[in-house]
Amino acid sequence: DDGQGATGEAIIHADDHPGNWMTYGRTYSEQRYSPLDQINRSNVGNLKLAWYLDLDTNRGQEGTPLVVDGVMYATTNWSMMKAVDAATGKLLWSYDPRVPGNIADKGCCDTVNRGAAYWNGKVYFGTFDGRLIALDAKTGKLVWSVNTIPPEAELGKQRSYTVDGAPRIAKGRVIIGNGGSEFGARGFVTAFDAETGKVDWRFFTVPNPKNEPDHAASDSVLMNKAYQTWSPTGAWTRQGGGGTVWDSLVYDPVTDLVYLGVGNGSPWNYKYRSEGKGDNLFLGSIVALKPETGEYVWHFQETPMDQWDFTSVQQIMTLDLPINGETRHVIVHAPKNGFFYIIDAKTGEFISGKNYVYVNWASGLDPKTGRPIYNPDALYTLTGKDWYGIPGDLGGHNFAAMAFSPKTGLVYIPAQQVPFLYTNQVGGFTPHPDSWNLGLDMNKVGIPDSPEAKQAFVKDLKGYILAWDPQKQAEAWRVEHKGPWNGGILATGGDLLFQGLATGEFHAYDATNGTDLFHFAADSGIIAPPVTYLANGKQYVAVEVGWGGIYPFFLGGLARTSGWTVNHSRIIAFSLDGKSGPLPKQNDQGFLPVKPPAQFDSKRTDNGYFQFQTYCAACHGDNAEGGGVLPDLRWSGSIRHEDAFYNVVGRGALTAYGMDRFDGNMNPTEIEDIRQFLIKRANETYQREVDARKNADGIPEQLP
Ligand SMILES: O=C(O)c1cc(C(=O)O)c2c(n1)C(=O)C(=O)c1cc(C(=O)O)[nH]c1-2
Ligand SMILES: [Ca+2]
Repeated sequence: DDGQGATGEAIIHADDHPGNWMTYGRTYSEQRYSPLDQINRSNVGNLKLAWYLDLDTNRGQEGTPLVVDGVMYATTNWSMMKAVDAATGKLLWSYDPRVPGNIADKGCCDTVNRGAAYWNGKVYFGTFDGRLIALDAKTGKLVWSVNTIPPEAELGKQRSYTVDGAPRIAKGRVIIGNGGSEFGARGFVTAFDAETGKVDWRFFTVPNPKNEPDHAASDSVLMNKAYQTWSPTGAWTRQGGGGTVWDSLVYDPVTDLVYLGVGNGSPWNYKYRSEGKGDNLFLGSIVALKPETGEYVWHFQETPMDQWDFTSVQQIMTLDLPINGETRHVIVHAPKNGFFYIIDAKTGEFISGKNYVYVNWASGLDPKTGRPIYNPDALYTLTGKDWYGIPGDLGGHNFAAMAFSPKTGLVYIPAQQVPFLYTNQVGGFTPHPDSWNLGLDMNKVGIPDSPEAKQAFVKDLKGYILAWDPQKQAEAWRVEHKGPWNGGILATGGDLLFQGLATGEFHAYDATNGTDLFHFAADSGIIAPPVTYLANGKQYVAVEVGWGGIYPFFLGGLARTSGWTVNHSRIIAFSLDGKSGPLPKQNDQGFLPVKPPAQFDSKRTDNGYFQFQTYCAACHGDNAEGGGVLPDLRWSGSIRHEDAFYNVVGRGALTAYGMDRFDGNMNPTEIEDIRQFLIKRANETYQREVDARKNADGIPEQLP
């Protein structure tokens, strides 16, 4: 017995059951390539909507649905799970773990969920409040539920832990990480017994602040190798250091290793975090572990001295690649930092690396070690000067999955360019509870604040499919999109690529050259990756629809340049003989501008701006311009009266909807300052927004 069990064997031999999609990336290699070819280049133009299912939450939908024997298991925003007849879209059962609404602001990036795992008749998924849940796949009944956040561990003062990534299963162990490094967190992953939910092992990705054992699988490597790469007295010892494994963690049956994609530093500011000293292992690294014990095997650090939110959590894909005449089993990786890495999957040896997007923080990688050759100006925490970085904190590629086609030999990356202005927090590091704690100046938070600089910033925004040749380490071709933050990519045996876009369109492209072969108006922005499967022998392509995630939250009004949609979240599925026609017409106006109160106290608006940028901007948009997912506060009824506003912001009248109370963070005067600032912003922008509604795309001509 190799410990795989029937489900493990079925995933390893996924191509023997091409009608299923049994694990997050379809196979353990996470190539997101399906051999199905009923739908192909010659007939995809006839693709039609087969069914759709409206979701009960209109926020970002990032899930990869699983399909096992004709049943689809989809997770949605707010960590809910739906089982659906994959042929008809009929809801079979749904499960709501009732995540408390006030948890939303404990995570940086929308209450998203990226998917489930399937094993031995059970489905597993994480919840935003930190649980891992196992359900009976047939009935949706709870089998077990555990808190993944160990109450006894050294986790950093803020203890901001959220789970939104998809669990993976290796040899009967369900493995899950978490997010939180923007607030204050110490990253770790835990392996649970799939049958019982009992903890099997745990691995911390950054050292214990006192260099003491955690009684975890990571103890010896952290104490012998990692601790020496941090300053003993930096802010990390209080904040947690970061390194959250919030997206990719993969089991590779070829090497029999589990790979962790490790996230950014906490706080971001390297000078504050580690006194500007050391590489800070295992931030920005891939770490390989043994699946049975969690024992460390190797690591490769892509971003030493992280200070840019350059996570290495992006999708870890394995493939067999001819290199210098020899086929090697490698990891290919396109992390946020903008370099495409090829790493030996067994040993972690760096084989090659090349920037896959424009980068200005490093001139290249050392050809022997793979270590970045830094642009000294990019080390802004050491220079003390602002840095306009490309990629910025959202990366050249984020959570949206890439795909590989063995037929073309190309990797298809949902690539993007989103700059970020890094500005040091002055006067030392001051953390706040329930707020981003980056060690950066929150008055700026990444977007330049002069109109000219903002216009330049908007011109710098890009989104495209990058077809990348990993053998040549070079671009083959690209398909330009309207802007950044488009969905993940699926490649198929029909020589097709499928991708949903921020514009609300769903497309099929020719995998050999990018020719656009099919598009469908899905009405709402798409950020999730499509899947394909068979039901009753017929091929379907399905995707979750729903605009959200960090981009529209954080960029706010500027995110509209990717496409302006109103969020009607759904699952949509296509087939060649689909009969569901176009989607029903719904409100496509969104949050309409409402004439604001004329008066505000201009002595209070500067402090209101500071409080807003510290506590509100990350969800309600930079400088109070909403990104279309959550209420645009400029037009909110609650800004019309001091008490009404305090009831929501101070006392938590809307906690059930995800709006936490902030009376523990701000006093009533500070909260009222925010209201004054919002009224000011509403007056400044009202006419511009009214006029914009008359434009075809609804976007103001002069955005900032
Ligand atoms: O450092 C972290 O712990 C952490 C967590 C998450 C998350 O859990 O979603 C994101 C990020 N960082 C992040 O840097 C990021 O760009 C991001 C985008 C998204 C998203 O779902 O839209 N999540 C996250
Ligand atoms: Ca992060």
